[in-house]
Amino acid sequence: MSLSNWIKKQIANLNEKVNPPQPNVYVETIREASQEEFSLEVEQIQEELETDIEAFNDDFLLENYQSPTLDLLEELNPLVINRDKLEEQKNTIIIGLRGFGIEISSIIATVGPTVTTFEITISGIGKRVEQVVKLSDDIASLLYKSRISIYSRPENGTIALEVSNNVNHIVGIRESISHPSFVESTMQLPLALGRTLYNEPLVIDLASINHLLIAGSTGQGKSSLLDSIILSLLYKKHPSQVKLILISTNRISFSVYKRLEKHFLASNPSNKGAIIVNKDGALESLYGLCEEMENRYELLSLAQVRNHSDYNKKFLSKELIPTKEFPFKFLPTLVLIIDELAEITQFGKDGENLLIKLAQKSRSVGIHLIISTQRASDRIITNAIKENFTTRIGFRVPAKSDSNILLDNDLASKIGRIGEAIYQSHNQNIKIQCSYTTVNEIERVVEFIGKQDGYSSAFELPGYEDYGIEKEAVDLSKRDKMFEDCAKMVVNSQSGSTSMLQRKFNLGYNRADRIMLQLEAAGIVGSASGSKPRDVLITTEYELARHLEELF
Ligand SMILES: Nc1ncnc2c1ncn2[C@@H]1O[C@H](COP(=O)(O)OP(=O)(O)OP(=O)(O)O)[C@@H](O)[C@H]1O
Repeated sequence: MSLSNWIKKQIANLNEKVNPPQPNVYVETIREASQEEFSLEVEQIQEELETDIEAFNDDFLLENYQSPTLDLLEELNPLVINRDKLEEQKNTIIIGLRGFGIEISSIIATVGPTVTTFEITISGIGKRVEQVVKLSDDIASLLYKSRISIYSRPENGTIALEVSNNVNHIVGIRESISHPSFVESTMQLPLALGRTLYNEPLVIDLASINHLLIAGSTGQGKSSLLDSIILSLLYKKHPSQVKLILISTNRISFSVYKRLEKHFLASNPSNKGAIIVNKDGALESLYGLCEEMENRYELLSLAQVRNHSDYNKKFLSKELIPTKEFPFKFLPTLVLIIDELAEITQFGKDGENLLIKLAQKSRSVGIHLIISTQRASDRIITNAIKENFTTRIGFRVPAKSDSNILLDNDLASKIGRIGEAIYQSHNQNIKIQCSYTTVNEIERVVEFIGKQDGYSSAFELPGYEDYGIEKEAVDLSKRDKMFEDCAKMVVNSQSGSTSMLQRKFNLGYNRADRIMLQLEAAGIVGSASGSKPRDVLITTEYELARHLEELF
């Protein structure tokens, strides 16, 4: 009889006879905040601001503004605990270890969203965690699992056995943001990231971590986490307090937030919509934010305060009266969210340098950066990025080396489930199951906010010109040699699409983009409008030939 079969038999025999220590089961009942508690929050903000109404334009308070209600979010199945199963697993561990000569004096089971952790204390001295780790395959087989993780928790003097649950519990955004830890939070910018494997809610303050870097392979839950972060801010803040700059240059992932333009979004002068979907707009936003940052430093210095929150407090208490010489104004917190960092680093050093400059200096002026990437490579997550983004979230990555680039350890390569991630801050690694937000939920929240009265436009950032650089002028005397072929193609297809030029003529993005700018300068296509193809201003090849003859 094999050893594990022997142990199984022993367990069957002994299960009734022995009376092992009862597990202390830690299961938190999920308490939801009431609708009233939520409404109270916004009323308080409005009241706070109202005391100083004269300091603002009339519409500043959006007096009738209501923050989104809980019922817009889906109520998912609660975490289900099978106590009989838990008891069985606990006995299996106790008796299984005894079979290998290891007695334990206590066992505490914590049921988390996706795993149950059995924290054990070994009786006597001399038994070390390595001895238990060596038994992980045997214990896994006794528990009918393909694998379990075993590690020491020196802070508690215990050993933790992590056993996957039969059913994974999805941590819905409603569960996260209705938890008292979020509702009652006094943090400046609380983000409801999800739950730890010990089932504790993880709420962090973006204002104190400053910036956040998120990475992980495709389909692991990065976008959903970004959505949960955005919803955290929408539920907790008033439109006057926070403005988001959303950049997604190769996908449409943020387009659902378009309706928030007049409430929560910031934009730059040359961008048509408030969601930034093209390369030029992205670069302009970075320049614009740098300019905004410098302007804010000047205001802080005029106000003789050291940080953004002191400045706003002083402004709200009417200690800073705006004049021509001292153009004091309320400064909303700006949160830049980039859904693919690689799209920014494609601008060469410009993109990265601007990001680093912002990351280094923007913290005290109320500007925070959240950047995400699928590519955990050292070309994208450079040392300079790492130095400035010390709080990171790692979803599953394919190799240990990728995990090392992101976290300086291999933990992200060991993640097994979608939505699971390592939250790393101050050299601490916490495994979490991230809050999950669906598109339907976002649509409902956005609709709820978007249909209310908003400001006349998005919050406008400074543009290129304010930063003191001109957009590069297009020199039509140096036309690309594919210029004419491309002109014919866009006229015949009546579509001013850069990606079509790339495909048809096998061109790289930069070259196709340059040709498109030349076509614009030659009056053949209209100006860029988000991710949509440009309008074609000429209808036939004959007309094109005449137009080009006249031009050149
Ligand atoms: N926290 C979560 N809990 C459970 N399931 C999740 C969670 N997050 C995401 N998922 C599931 O995984 C799918 C992919 O998630 P998501 O689009 O967020 O991944 P991604 O990392 O952004 O991928 P990509 O990089 O390709 O955009 C979702 O459609 C959803 O079904």
